[in-house]
Amino acid sequence: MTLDELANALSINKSKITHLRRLMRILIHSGFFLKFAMIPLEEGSSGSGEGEGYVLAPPARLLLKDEPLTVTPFLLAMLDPILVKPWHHVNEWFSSDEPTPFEVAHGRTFWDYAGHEQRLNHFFNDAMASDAKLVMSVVMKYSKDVFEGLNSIVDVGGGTGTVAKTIAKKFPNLQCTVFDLPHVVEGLEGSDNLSYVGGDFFVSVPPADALLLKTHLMLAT
Ligand SMILES: C[S@@+](CC[C@H](N)C(=O)[O-])C[C@H]1O[C@@H](n2cnc3c(N)ncnc32)[C@H](O)[C@@H]1O
Repeated sequence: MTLDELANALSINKSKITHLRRLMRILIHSGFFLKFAMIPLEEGSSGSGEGEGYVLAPPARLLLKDEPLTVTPFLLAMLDPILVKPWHHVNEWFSSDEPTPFEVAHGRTFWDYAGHEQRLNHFFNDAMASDAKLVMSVVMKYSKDVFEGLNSIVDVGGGTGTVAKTIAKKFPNLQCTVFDLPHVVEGLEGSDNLSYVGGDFFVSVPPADALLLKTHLMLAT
């Protein structure tokens, strides 16, 4: 696609074409696009971009909304003002005893905030699900045998169940449980070999074990 075609497709104001070309140079330099010569540059040409075309670089396809393994929800979450604000408080956080920059910025933990703010709850769960879908496509391709012979698994902090759903589908005899905070699993329906349990592992699990389970850990029996 040439610069003009891109400008037309994006309804860019004519006065901003030069800025669009500069933006494309940054995006090429960052690996999102590749540049190619549409027509040979004429002798004496300024090289200002008239003869250039752009094509999406292969990794950037993961940012297309309709790609099956898109991680756009993850990117949008990371760029949401709620999650950007803590970066403006890192300095303050380093000199305080607050556990996270998020708590400095918002005055409560991330999980507490998500439990009271539906928009954050949804976009964060969607972000985690898109990331998990990409990861599981690789796990199932190269390492699915780690699940062979298991009777049951619990995905602690398993979000809306993308990981467990993938495993449950491939292994119909494996009982899968997703354990997560009540506001995350509320309203989700399981299947024959998949169930959701809402709770707080700091309350439901003895403290020593909770430490071990703190981050996305799978228990297998
Ligand atoms: C990084 S996310 C992992 C998401 C998940 N692996 C997925 O594929 O969607 C961490 C998860 O831990 C959950 N979590 C955080 N604190 C928790 C707690 N005290 N008890 C249970 N789950 C908790 C969050 O709600 C979130 O879904």
